Amino acid sequence: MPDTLLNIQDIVFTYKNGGRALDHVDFAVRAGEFVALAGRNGSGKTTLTRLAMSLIKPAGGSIQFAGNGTAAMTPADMARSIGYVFQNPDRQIFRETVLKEIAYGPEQLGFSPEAINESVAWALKMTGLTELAGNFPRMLSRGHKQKVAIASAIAMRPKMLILDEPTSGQDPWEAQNLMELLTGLNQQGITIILVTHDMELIARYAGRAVVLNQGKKVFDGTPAELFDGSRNIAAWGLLPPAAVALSQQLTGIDAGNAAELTDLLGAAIKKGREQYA
Ligand SMILES: Nc1ncnc2c1ncn2[C@@H]1O[C@H](COP(=O)(O)OP(=O)(O)OP(=O)(O)O)[C@@H](O)[C@H]1O
Repeated sequence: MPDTLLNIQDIVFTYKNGGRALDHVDFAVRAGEFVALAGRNGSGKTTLTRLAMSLIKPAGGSIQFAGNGTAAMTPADMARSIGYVFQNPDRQIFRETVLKEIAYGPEQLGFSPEAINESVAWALKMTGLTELAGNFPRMLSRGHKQKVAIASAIAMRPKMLILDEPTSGQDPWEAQNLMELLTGLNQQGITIILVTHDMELIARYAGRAVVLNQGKKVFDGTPAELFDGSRNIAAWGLLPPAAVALSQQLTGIDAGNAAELTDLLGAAIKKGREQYA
């Protein structure tokens, strides 16, 4: 695949006191994709993303980013290419203003003062945080803190963003807002890997879903294929989104997510009314 950005090949990883966390996993992500990484607790999702960031090194297999092997790369090297957003934004927020927090990464990477200003202004604008630039980040809402973490990551101009459960603990409005932000970043050319347990989000926003189960890759395809009813996804700890489950009960309605179900049901009701009018 010539446009492969992240290429994880035949990876094996075992924690010192634990069992095999990843068992011969292949995971290639092409530039521009929006990939959801799913699976029950302990299936190996975080381990896979930590390997991608060179935070840990595999016992077997190899990882390339943009065609370059990462075996000798440090997390700081990888941070130039991949922005990593932790589940808990408090883990990565340290400075006294939102602006200083976002500027930290570009400063560490040695950007020029002009490039820092430009990147920070762009990241603030993309995340809708411009008006909060002077605020103390730790006092912000969880949703805003998560956006500060995303702004800090994109200010380093990475090709890829990896987000570990970014919507957990957020209300539905904040979660939707965050997903729209990620969609916008993806449209700007940033490749997205989203670790999530939320099947609704996968159905609505991801172009591709990869499922891990007990350290093995068990599915790689579109969300529509994942939820088409032909696989025993319950065995992987997954449930289809409610809208998909409902549409599978309704003859002639084949919806992949809640928005599609709303549209299809609306159209069917309108047609029915017209027929009997
Ligand atoms: N630091 C660690 N030391 C020992 N074992 C670990 C460590 N971190 C994870 N594991 C084990 O490795 C396996 C994979 O864990 P991992 O955190 O990658 O899964 P996950 O899919 O991200 O889970 P979750 O959805 O709960 O975050 C699990 O069996 C877990 O218990």
